[in-house]
Amino acid sequence: MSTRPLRLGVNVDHVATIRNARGGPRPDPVRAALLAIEAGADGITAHLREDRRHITDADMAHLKASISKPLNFEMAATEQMLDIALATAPHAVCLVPEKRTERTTEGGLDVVGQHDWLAPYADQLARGGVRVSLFIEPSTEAIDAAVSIKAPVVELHTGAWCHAVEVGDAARAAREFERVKKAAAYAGERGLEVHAGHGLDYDTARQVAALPQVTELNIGHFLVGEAVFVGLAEAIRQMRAAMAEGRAGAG
Ligand SMILES: CC(=O)[C@@H](O)[C@H](O)COP(=O)(O)O
Ligand SMILES: NCC(=O)COP(=O)(O)O
Repeated sequence: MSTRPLRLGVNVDHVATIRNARGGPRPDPVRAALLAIEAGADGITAHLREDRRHITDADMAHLKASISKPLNFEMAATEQMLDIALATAPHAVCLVPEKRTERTTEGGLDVVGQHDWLAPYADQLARGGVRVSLFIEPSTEAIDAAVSIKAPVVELHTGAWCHAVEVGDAARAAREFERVKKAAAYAGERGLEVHAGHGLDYDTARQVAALPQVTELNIGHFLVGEAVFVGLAEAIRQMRAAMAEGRAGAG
């Protein structure tokens, strides 16, 4: 398989998390998005959670109005979010599961159980000119359901793998990476555009970049954390270098 370019979407949620800790206007996620683009991001991702714990409706509107690169709007598949997304008209919507009490997105969408809700929902977004992505578990069942829902894109949830790496559980990390690898290959065979994200750092981004079917990584929490030490532009530069290294070994 020829190596396709690998895009980096920078998620600015956690710039808003820091802002909201004080309730004022700083730091501004739109400023972070503009800086991220200048530093080499191919797109900006933001998750408008139902509880608005970080990104707000106004942030989404400002992002859409201000950035020159594609906006990937992450959201739960609710009636309210559908209205906001259609009014915002982002490049893409990534449908994600949400639980009010979770600290972060814990798993992939239940694309099998919610198939009959998600299929017409995705269709409304597509008819509104939005590219639909489904944030799913790296499993064949989820990929088959995504095909049946007619979503052109899936984003494979890398959180379980990254967590295993983070806590040093090498056996679990190897198993989880194998799931991601098999899912990427299967999704590619089924004609889906394959993205990956959640919990990625330089090392895991380098590793997942070697999967030739994966064409976009969405990364936020780690980059915002690294920005404290080296600045956001430098963290993005280092991330791009890690991705390029991994991609060079793709095949
Ligand atoms: C869906 C996803 O993986 C990202 O949106 C990530 O969840 C960052 O946002 P949270 O930290 O709010 O989960
Ligand atoms: N969809 C994943 C994403 O946007 C970023 O996740 P994280 O890097 O903040 O864990």
